[in-house]
Amino acid sequence: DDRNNGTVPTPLTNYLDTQYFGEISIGFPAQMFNVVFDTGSANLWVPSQKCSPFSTACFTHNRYDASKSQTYVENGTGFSIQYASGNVRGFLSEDVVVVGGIPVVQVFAEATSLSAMPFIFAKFDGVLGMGYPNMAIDGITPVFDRIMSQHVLEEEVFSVYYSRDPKRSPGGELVLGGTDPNYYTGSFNHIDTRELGKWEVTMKGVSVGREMMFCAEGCTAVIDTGSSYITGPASSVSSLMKTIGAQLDESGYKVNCDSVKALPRITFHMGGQEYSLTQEDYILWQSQIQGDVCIVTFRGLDVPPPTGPVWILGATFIARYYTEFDRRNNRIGFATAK
Ligand SMILES: COCCCC[C@@](O)(c1ccccc1-c1ccccc1)[C@@H]1CCCN(C(=O)[C@H]2C[C@@H](N)[C@@H](O)C2)C1
Repeated sequence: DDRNNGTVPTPLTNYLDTQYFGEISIGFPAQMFNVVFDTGSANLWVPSQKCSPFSTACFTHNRYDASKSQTYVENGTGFSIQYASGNVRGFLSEDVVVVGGIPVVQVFAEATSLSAMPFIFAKFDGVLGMGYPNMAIDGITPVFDRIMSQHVLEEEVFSVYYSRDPKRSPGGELVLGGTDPNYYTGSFNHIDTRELGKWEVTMKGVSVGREMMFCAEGCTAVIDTGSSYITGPASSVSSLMKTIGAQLDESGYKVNCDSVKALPRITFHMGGQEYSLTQEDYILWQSQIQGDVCIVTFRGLDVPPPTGPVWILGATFIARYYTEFDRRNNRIGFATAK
C-alpha cells in the first residue's frame, strides 16, 4: 500500500526484545541486508565481500559484492566507527539503496573488519544511521536526508514501533513520512530536541514509585532506536538497582523473578508529561534451563561531557511509547504503543 507517494512501511524483526532490525536492498540486482535503524548514529554500513576471512563476524553475515552490482560507483575513502562496545572499519562505496520502497543513491561503508564482540551476536548485518547529518562520519549525507531531498514524503518525519512480545508479528515497524495508527493509541505529546542535530531532549527527572530520585535538576535524555536497554549515569543506575533489589553480574542486573510483581514503576519526566515503565516493561523474563531469569533492562553508562551525563532511552522505552522523529520541527513525539 503506497502510504505517501511510494513509501511503504518497513516491518522489523524483534530478536528477544533486544535487537530490532529491518530489510533494505543495495545495488542492482538487489542485494538484501538486515539493518538496525539507529537514531544514535548517522552512517550506513554493511559487511563487505572483501572482508578478511579472519573476521568471523563478517563471515557469518550477508556481504555486499560491488562486482555484482551494475549501479556500483567506486569511492575507496577509509571509514571507521567506534561504538560504546565494538568497532567497524572499512571503505566507502556508492550504490542505490532502497529503504521503505524509496531508492536513493547513497554513499555507505563496506565493512572489511568487524570486532567479534559484539557483532558475532548480531542477528542483523549492518547499521543504518537515522541521526542528523552533523553526526555523520566523513561528512556523508545520511539516508533519510537523501530521501527528504526527493520531496516524496508527506511529512519530514519517521516513526518507530518496537513490539514487546517476541511472538508477535511484525516485531516492529519503521514508517518514513508519517506514523502508523495501528500501533499506538491516543495522541502524541511532542518535545523539542535539546540542541539542533541530536535526537535528544531535556528530561526533568526520573522517579521510582512516587519518589523523584534522579535528574531532579534536569538532565539530557537521548532517544536511541539503536540501543536495546535504558542506560543512565552509573552511580544513578546502581542506586536505582539497589532500590529495587537487583544484583549485578557479568551479564547485567538481575532480580529474583518472585519479586517482579512488587517492583515499582519507573517514570521519566519529559515535556510536562510522565512516561512510566511498569515492571513488565523493564524486566526481561527469560525461561532458562536452570530456571527463570529476570533481567532488568537498565545499564550504567557514563558518557563523558559535553555529551554526558545522559540517560539513553532505547528499545525498552520505545516498545512502550511509539516514537515519531520529526526533522521538520526538530522534535520527538511519543504516544502510548498498542
Ligand atoms: C534495538 O536494536 C538494537 C540493536 C542492538 C544494539 C547492541 O545491543 C548490539 C547487540 C548485539 C550485537 C551488536 C549490537 C550493536 C553494536 C553496534 C551497533 C549496533 C548494534 C549494542 C551493543 C553495544 C552497545 N550498544 C551501542 O553502542 C549502540 C548504541 C546505538 N546508538 C548504536 O549506535 C550502537 C548497543
